[in-house]
Amino acid sequence: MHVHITKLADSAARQSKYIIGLMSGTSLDGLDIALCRISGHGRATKIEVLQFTTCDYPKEVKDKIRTVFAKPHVDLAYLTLLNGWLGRYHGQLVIQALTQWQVDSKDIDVIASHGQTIYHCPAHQHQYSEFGDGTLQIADADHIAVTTGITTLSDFRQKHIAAGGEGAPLAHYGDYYYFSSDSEHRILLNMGGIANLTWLPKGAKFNEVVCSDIGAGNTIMDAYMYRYCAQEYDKNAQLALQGRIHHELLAQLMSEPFINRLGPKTTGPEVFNLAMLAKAQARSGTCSLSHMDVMATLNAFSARVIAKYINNLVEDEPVTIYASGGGYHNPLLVKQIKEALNENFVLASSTELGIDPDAKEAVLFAILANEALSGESDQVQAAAQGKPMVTMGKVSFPD
Ligand SMILES: Nc1ncnc2c1ncn2[C@@H]1O[C@H](COP(=O)(O)OP(=O)(O)OP(=O)(O)O)[C@@H](O)[C@H]1O
Ligand SMILES: CC(=O)N[C@H]1[C@@H]2OC[C@@H](O2)[C@@H](O)[C@@H]1O[C@H](C)C(=O)O
Repeated sequence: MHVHITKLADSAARQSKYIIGLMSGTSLDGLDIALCRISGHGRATKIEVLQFTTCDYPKEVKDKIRTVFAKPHVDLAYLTLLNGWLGRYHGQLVIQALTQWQVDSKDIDVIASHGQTIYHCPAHQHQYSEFGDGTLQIADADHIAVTTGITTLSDFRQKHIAAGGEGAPLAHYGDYYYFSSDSEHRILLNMGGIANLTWLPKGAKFNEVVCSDIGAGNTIMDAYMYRYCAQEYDKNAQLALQGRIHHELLAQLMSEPFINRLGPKTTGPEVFNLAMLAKAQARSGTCSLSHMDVMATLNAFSARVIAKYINNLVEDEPVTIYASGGGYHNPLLVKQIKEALNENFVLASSTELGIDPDAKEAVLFAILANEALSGESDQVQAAAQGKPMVTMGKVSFPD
């Protein structure tokens, strides 16, 4: 047997594993690296996040990704080259983090790499009726494995699509395994570029969990700040706080068909972008609105869409919402969500469940890798419509 297969089998059999989760999300802000010690599997999963860092992308890296990100037409040579380059770059960032943490790469069982989503294309979002759902993540894991010397699991979304899902949100799995409770109704709300949530009624089985994208989190706000204000994002909502919500523009934004589509559903910056905003501005006659009023309106848009989705999930029962993602640092967004939520919801942070809100998505991929190695195959029988119970992740060996 190949030595790497033996090593992987040893890791899989071990009660406790060291797994590095890597996430580079739709905000293109950087690479999240979470070093986790994970034991058990399924609902018995236990996690300690031993180290966490976000390696901010320098401008030239963001620009490289932006060249191909969420665009219907790209230079294929550029995309092909970026795929391997970004894998090697992620690998170097992992080595840098391990050096800083004084952790030997030999002690790591596997890396779980999400990669960089370049295009997300569920069937409802494209016009090619002969194809179903599709999604593309780059930063090839063979390059990560060779650069780091660590076996790497990657490309988690394709198996989900192959087995009948939309390729997202994969939070369904980790949120159910790690965060579900028999005594409390919970919602795990992630406010990244795109906002998504997992609704975990107390004592729910996998099939009773609802996990869905909601709509724009920060993505349109970030794109607007980058294009018109030469900033990456509206830090602490400084600009939005100075503006006024334009209600006609807000109503036009709220009329985007995805928002009124029944969940579970997935989307991306392919829909929630500056072109969508421009159309809504044209329809509402608000093309010359000031930057601060546009930002105030976009902030209200994200908050209302999130609160509307949550309010429709359950009426009277008390529910605690555990928030994560960069949007949780946006005070205006959080304030407006709180104001728009029905009284039965309490908004807290995922910190209260032991996970740093910025680390949560990287940890989710570490959990998926743990399941791929040590999950139980009889769970495969428990498939839910559109939420296949399959192992996800492809294996790349370092040599
Ligand atoms: N202090 C802050 N004030 C306002 N917004 C903030 C602040 N800190 C972070 N953000 C927002 O959070 C974003 C990053 O969020 P995050 O890293 O969760 O997104 P992501 O993981 O890339 O997205 P996704 O989950 O959709 O893939 C930033 O681009 C910014 O919009
Ligand atoms: C295709 C893709 O990368 N989707 C991301 C994105 O970012 C948030 C939302 O849109 C979610 O559906 C997903 O990520 C999380 C980690 C998920 O799959 O659960």
